[in-house]
Amino acid sequence: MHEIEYRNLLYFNTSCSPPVLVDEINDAGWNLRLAHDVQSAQNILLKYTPSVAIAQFDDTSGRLSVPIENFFRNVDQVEWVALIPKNAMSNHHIKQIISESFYDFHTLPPDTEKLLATLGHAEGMALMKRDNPASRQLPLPLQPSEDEMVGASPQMLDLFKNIRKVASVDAPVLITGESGTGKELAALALHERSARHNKPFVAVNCGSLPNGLIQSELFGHEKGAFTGASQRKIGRIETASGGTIFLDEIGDLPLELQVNLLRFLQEKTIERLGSTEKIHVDVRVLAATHVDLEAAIKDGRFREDLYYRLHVLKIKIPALRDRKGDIEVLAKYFFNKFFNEKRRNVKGFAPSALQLMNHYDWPGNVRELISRVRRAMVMCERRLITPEDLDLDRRNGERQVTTLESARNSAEMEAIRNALHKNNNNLALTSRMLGVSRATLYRLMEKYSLMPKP
Ligand SMILES: Nc1ncnc2c1ncn2[C@@H]1O[C@H](COP(=O)(O)OP(=O)(O)OP(=O)(O)O)[C@@H](O)[C@H]1O
Repeated sequence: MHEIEYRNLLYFNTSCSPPVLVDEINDAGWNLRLAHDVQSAQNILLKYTPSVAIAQFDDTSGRLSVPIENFFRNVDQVEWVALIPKNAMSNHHIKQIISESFYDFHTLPPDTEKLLATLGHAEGMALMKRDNPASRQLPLPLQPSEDEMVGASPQMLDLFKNIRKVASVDAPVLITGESGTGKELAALALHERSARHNKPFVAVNCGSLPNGLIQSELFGHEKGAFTGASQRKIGRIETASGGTIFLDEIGDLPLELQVNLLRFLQEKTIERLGSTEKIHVDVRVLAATHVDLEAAIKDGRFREDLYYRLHVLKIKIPALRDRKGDIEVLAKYFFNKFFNEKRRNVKGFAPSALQLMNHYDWPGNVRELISRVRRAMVMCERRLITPEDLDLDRRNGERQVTTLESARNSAEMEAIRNALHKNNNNLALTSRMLGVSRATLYRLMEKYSLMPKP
């Protein structure tokens, strides 16, 4: 007897009307899984990994809710087919979503034969895309919050763990990492998870203040302390009272002020410029540097005793090129963030752009990635962002694979990704396809941050 192979199909009913043609769709060999909200639709996607999804809309004249809208934009592992009432064709908003994110649409009530044919074609398209692994785009958190620290690589997961640990201890923390890796964001995350979160977080960039001003900026001054000091000024350390002060580019602090800072760390008191009164201030100090402070100590530019005071706890943020697993995640995160700003017709990244981003060296780290994505969204004239829009020269991307080890790693990661995708994340089938044990596959998935999100 010929057995029908059932395929899963998500039916996301965003409307108040009942779903249509449920029996007919099931009879045609689909396993229809019904969802009425984003959460249950997401659960179905994770659990049953369908390749086709139907979305039914109301004849509303208004907008879809933001979570639903984001959901359609972010979920690209399925081909969407829309069912819309005739009058929704005049709704500009619905038309935009459908033209950007959907494979096809039918007006309600749909013709059974035609709808089934569309579902078949949509499945064909989904399979074709699956065979082209570079076109795979990562799902994103749906509603990113402001100042959220994003990352999915093992290095970032470790960092999040360390931030939580260090946040609860009221000692100075030295945050190191190249420029643009997110040191200030980490400092803010630390403050927000500490007992001081209801008190001020004050950031000072020691490198951007003129030498003559730093002392009064940090410690304040009394009226008449120097020419032009027409009134008393409260310094940043005092402003942060009860909370946290973040001293960015601490390596740029002049030596004579390093002494004052050291005294403050030891005695918890400050003296305003022009006064000898000691004022007690309760502030936690976080400091960051992108320069090698140990080398600065050897050169006599940084005090060793201050270094050890600041270095009680240490957090190191890895460069973006050393956590490849985060590049796509961050690129999609910022794409999503700026999308609502711009409302352009750009749908995502071309496979070639993603590939190049993954191989690029990112000397300016996350800050550079943000500005390239932002620029690309403005420059892009097609539906998908290309390497040219990102201003990433192809040779540059390729040139970054300098060592045999990194070339081998890239190839290994790509092969595992392909196989996982082909086998719908089934580990037994994937390990068989790759000719490795499940334990090895598991280890490699961890190494390349390919573990599915819970
Ligand atoms: N993991 C991340 N998730 C989201 N945004 C990030 C992340 N890391 C950095 N950013 C963003 O990148 C930009 C640069 O980060 P930040 O200013 O914290 O870097 P920095 O290491 O302090 O740089 P510098 O040493 O030049 O001061 C900011 O806009 C920040 O919000």
